[in-house]
Amino acid sequence: MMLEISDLTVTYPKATEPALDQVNVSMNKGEFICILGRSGAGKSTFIRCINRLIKPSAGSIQWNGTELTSLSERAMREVRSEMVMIFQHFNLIPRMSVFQNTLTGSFGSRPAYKNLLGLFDEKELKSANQALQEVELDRFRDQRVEALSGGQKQRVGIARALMQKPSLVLGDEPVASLDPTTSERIFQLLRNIHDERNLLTLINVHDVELAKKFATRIIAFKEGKLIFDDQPSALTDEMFAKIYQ
Ligand SMILES: Nc1ncnc2c1ncn2[C@@H]1O[C@H](COP(=O)(O)OP(=O)(O)OP(=O)(O)O)[C@@H](O)[C@H]1O
Repeated sequence: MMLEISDLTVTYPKATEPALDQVNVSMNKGEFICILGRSGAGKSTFIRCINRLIKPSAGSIQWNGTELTSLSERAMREVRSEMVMIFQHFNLIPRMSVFQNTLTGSFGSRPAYKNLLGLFDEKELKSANQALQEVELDRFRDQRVEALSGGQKQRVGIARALMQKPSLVLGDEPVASLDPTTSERIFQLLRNIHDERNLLTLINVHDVELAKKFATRIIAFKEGKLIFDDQPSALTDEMFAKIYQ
């Protein structure tokens, strides 16, 4: 079991209801899991507990047998190097080139002075070129990111993530600001990368059709509770209505 979550509860300060309420779920390598739920259901909170951008109020998160909720910041940094996050708004540096943005994906594993001086060795430069080929952006290598389309920006975000050689990919609504055709292409790309590298991928998504088409498993939250956890074909119209009503 790669990720084993037990009784996970998050109550934000001053909130009357928990954002996540005693969630139990286990996830394995190879699963491409989409997370559904209405706005405010707890999807982002769930994802952010896993890389500990948010500290849970109660419960346990085990990553390959390591308890994350009580881990020291230093040890958590090590664990985080195996996880990447793909964001809705890409989180790129607009005035820098596609290539430079991609290289920042290796920052976590390098001494800070090297980052400051922009010193990259052959291996890192090669990895960045490979990552850009993988997302089919090699032609745009020297363009500034601010001049790209949304879909291209997200491809840079994915290339940057690949630099980290992750085993877990977290996506916090990675296609929420993209048009339907581009969204589907990005999902296809994420799925291909997932299959090739045998990852665990966990993505929040508003578009149920995308989830049904690409996920191997769908989970859904409602008011902080896990109310669905099954294969996409099990998501009936009734269940769909229940999730979104
Ligand atoms: N930093 C925070 N402080 C206080 N409350 C928060 C915070 N972040 C989220 N919440 C609340 O927790 C609940 C769950 O929010 P969360 O962002 O996890 O939902 P979501 O399903 O990801 O929603 P969306 O689809 O709109 O992104 C909501 O009621 C939200 O208002």
